[in-house]
Amino acid sequence: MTEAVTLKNVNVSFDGKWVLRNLTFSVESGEFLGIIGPNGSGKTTLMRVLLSMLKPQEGSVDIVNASGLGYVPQSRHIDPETPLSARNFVSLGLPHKFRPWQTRKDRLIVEEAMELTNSSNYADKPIGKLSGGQRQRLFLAQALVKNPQILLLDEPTSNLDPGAQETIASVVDQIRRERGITVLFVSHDVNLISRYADKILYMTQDSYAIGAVDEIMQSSVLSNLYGMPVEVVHAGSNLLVSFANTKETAASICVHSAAE
Ligand SMILES: Nc1ncnc2c1ncn2[C@@H]1O[C@H](COP(=O)(O)OP(=O)(O)OP(=O)(O)O)[C@@H](O)[C@H]1O
Repeated sequence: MTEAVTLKNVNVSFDGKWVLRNLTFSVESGEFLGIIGPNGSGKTTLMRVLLSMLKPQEGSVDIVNASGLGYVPQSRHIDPETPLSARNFVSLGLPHKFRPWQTRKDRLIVEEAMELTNSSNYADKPIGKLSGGQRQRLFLAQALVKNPQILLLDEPTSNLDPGAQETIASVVDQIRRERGITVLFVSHDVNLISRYADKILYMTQDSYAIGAVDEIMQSSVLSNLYGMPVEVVHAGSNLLVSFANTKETAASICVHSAAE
């Protein structure tokens, strides 16, 4: 296995406050890395570093074939009156952008990406009239037309219902297996991530841990990361994470996903 992404001692601070502190990890080619952590723990900052949108103050970032990065952002607001068709929206991801004189090959690439993401049946619909889940599949298709070797996804399932979340994650995993691409997938849903990820990078404001799902999703590891007692409970096939020292016990139990 070769390493597709390697970070060594990456440090990023904003206004004197460290957001990424001595972050060191690598992702092997073809691997699925799930990235989870509370709000403000630096997940999007890490994505921006990987996309070369942000230069760390210290440390090194090595990406094999950086031109082969594909990126799927968090769901964004799209004006309901946007007339652009789903197909043309996906075409915007082509390396030379959408042009009226697209070649037959371009059109085939777009059709293939839409088939892979199960979005062909609304290819001619205006993007403004589509649901959040339908749009997220188009963002994924738009990233795929670049034929990425590494796919970065920043909470691509936020605001989607559990069924739509599962669809996005399983399509990503299927494409990874078929094309052998490397996936870095940010999500707040540890159960969703656990079903697909080879490894988890769990980030908190002060620390991080990386390893296999079973190694990371342990009470001792999360307690260490959060600096307070945290209990990881197995409930059937799901994990529940309970922050023991909060005042309201019921509210402290955080179910990361609905049942499968
Ligand atoms: N350009 C910036 N200038 C100043 N502070 C920033 C900037 N970008 C991010 N931050 C701060 O860095 C911290 C990490 O932000 P980041 O968006 O990476 O977190 P996150 O883990 O993606 O959070 P969320 O789960 O809410 O999306 C936050 O405290 C944020 O306010």
